[in-house]
Amino acid sequence: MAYLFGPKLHLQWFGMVLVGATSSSGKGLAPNHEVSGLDWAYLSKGVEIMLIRSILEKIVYRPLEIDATYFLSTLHIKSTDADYGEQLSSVHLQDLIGMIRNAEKNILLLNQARVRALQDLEMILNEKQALQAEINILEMRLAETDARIKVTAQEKIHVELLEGELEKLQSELSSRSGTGGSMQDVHEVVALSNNNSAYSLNDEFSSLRKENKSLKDDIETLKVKLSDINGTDERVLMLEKERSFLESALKELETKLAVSQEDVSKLSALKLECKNLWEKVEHLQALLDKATKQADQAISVLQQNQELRKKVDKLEESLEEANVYKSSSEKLQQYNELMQQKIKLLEERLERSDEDIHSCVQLYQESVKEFQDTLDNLKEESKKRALDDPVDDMPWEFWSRLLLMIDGWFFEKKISTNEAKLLREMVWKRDGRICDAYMSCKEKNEREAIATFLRLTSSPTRAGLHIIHIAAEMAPVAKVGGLGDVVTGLGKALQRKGHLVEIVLPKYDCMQYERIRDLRALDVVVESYFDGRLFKNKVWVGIVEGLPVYFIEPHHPGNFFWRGEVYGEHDDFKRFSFFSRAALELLLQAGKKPDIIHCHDWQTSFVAPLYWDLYAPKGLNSARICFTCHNFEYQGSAPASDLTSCGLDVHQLNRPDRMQDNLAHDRVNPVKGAIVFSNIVTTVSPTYAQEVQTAEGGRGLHVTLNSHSKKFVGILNGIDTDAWNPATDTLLKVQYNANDLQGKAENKEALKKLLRLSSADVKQPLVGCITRLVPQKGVHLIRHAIYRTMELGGQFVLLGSSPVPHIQREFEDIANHFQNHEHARLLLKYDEALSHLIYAASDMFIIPSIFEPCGLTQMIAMRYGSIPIARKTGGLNDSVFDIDDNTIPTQFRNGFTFLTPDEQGLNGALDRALGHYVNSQSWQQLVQKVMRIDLSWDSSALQYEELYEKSVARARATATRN
Ligand SMILES: Nc1ncnc2c1ncn2[C@@H]1O[C@H](COP(=O)(O)OP(=O)(O)O)[C@@H](O)[C@H]1O
Repeated sequence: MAYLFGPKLHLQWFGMVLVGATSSSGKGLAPNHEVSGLDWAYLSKGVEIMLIRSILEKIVYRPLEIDATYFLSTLHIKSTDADYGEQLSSVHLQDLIGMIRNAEKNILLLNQARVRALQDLEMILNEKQALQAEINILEMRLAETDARIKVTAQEKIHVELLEGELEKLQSELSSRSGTGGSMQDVHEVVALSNNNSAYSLNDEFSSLRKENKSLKDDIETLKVKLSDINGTDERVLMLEKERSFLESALKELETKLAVSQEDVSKLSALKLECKNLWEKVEHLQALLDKATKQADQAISVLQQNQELRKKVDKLEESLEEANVYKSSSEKLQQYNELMQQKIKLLEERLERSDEDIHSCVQLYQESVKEFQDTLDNLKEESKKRALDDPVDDMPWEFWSRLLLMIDGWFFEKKISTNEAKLLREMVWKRDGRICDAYMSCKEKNEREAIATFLRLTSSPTRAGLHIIHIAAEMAPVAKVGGLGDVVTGLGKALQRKGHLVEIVLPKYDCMQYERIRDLRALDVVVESYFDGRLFKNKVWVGIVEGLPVYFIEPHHPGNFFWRGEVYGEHDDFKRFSFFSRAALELLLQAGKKPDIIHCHDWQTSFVAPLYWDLYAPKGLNSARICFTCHNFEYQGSAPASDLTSCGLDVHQLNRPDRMQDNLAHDRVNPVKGAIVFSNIVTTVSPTYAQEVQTAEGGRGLHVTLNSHSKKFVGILNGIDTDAWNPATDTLLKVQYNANDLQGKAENKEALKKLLRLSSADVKQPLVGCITRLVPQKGVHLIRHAIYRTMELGGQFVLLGSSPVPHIQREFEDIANHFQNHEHARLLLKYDEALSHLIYAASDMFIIPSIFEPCGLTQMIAMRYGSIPIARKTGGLNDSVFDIDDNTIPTQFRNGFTFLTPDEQGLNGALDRALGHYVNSQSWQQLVQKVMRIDLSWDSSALQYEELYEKSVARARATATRN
């Protein structure tokens, strides 16, 4: 029966646990032991219980033991010497790491066990259903047979009656004996026919009886089975209970794991702090000992002094007595003189000891003061450290170089004594801001560098800004494209610079909830206006990548963010204008006073007009508005009347100098609205900022951008170098870095194997491409690149998907064509994990965009040592510089570029790249060089910071003037 097969398939796996779990009693089963059907039900249950026990023993009790050790060791560290504390800390660290590994393994085991238990459960239920159906059929047949038995019984009675009658007739006939041979014949015929029908009925009757009996037997067997199944029901119930118990244990473990991970990172910082504190405590102890000794001395001198005073008193008494006898005796006079001398001597000693006491007391007081000062300093230092952690991960050579640089500027009279002093102090403290300043000045000349450094001295204790991003995307929880990466990357970089950064997002149903930490709903409802009435919004909070995030869940019948998609819905204008207003309402009702509200793309561009028209007058008036357009192709324009829903005044706003679309006057353009109503407008690269101010690139907004050009600037995005780091990337087969490229080759091999590409030639170049397949990305050039690469002897891997049906179809055809090809593979899907492996495995990366606001893929590719082949447009033009371009300083050259967006243009770059690849030594040097380029958010974040600060300063200056 099917029931037996499922559990038997797991026997091998369970068997392993069985052996471990039962070996102590000597009754262990070999992994492949065959179990009969009936035994199995009991056996598998026993196995499951043992399995659960063994897992729980491993995962639930072990961490508790370790926690106790940790607790003891922490106590010990506090009460014994520093070395011992350090030793225990490192033991504890190892314990924690071991514990985390154990917990992770156990979680995996638990999940596997849970999945299997669920599969068994499902199979049992199916079997139960099938059996129930069989029982039903048999019961029906039983009822039928019963009915037939009844009919047969009636027929039998009828036959008996007939037999009775026959007997009667026979006796009548015999009584009429001799009445003629013909009657006798008739009688025999009738008797014969009656006998025949009786026999046949009897046969049928007995066969029915047999059938009836066998059916009854069947029913009995089925009943037994049913009772088995009832037993199984109980087992199912028990299993479900165990499952829920396991789930709660798993949850508990997961929270413990998270806490442990935090502990591990805190521990190393704590260890260092603990060591410093011990040194200071020792110093304090020495001071205290010294002070105590001095106090003891002072007390003993005081006692001596008191004794002396008593002696003096006695002598004075004797002197008085002697004076009485002075006149009477010469001897007494001499004695008196002697006594006088003694008194003088004693008084001198008394004076000296008074001085001693005084100096001892003074010393004691000084020691106490020194002790107090050190204690205060310590407190102050620890307070400061809590606010402004020093940068610990830079080598000492870095700080020394900085000190020498500052000294150089001072000696050359480029900075004043005081400025040099302040900068040196920052270096001593390993202040993060001076480190950031240095990083941002790498590319600058000395004059600019000095100016950047001096800005630090003019506001050495400046407080950070309060910045709130309102956005439709945030990586990794709700990422569609580059916008999500920017919100997280910029947010994290600004947070590192000491600013308070918060994010407001819609609460989508399709978010990666497992990447949000501590998600919880607040016990509050924020009501916001839409379409003439108020709607409630549930507010959730959680932490994403270390950033605090507010998630808004509207209670609107339109289920705005419950669509399984972030964008692409027919009512996007409604959905996001609703969200923009609800986000501002949240800030108002939470009483927040941000310095900057930063909104992104058309979806949250409504924030700018809503802020100045409705929310600044309501009291949310501390902020400057920054708007970043990540792609001017998407402007969200809509019929003007749609604007009224979110409460904006369409008559005021549908004007050429405000929100009216430049190309259709009956429509409003949210991006234009944000350009007009924001204090700072940015886009994602300097070249793209120039392009969109031209008629060709501006998509109707170049006029507006030109008239607001003073507040418009292009800042090149960075990438999250923690998330994109080949040295730590766990999604790779092998991690690697610029100094050790062996891992890169191993990832290439692994990808080829995974995609069934030929591995015959290790020197064959692999070209990668990861992209949304939309016209902007130059899809016809991507298609051409696939064929051209193979013509030139290379291999090609494409990972991409398209929201445009005809492009998706076209690429599906190409994918099918190459599905078994040994040199090309097309994967038409979104796959974050696979993207990491492709970046690592590829030698070159192609980005032939028609236009590209910034582009992240070329930067990620460089970080993974894949050389970009890119069209010179937008952000690609600001980040990829041709190897063969002599107008560019050699140190900046990092890839292959082309200008004309056609096949010849692309060939020019692709052919050169494959040509260079042949020289493996110079190619390796190029790979190492691009991997070392700083692509982090640090310098871009610094530019945003400067923009924010200038804008805030201007606002404050205006406010004080008024
Ligand atoms: N099919 C895909 N699978 C996985 N990641 C993808 C895919 N397509 C694009 N990406 C990722 O999306 C981001 C694209 O950012 P960007 O280059 O700015 O282009 P976009 O115009 O799509 O924002 C990169 O992080 C890239 O790795």
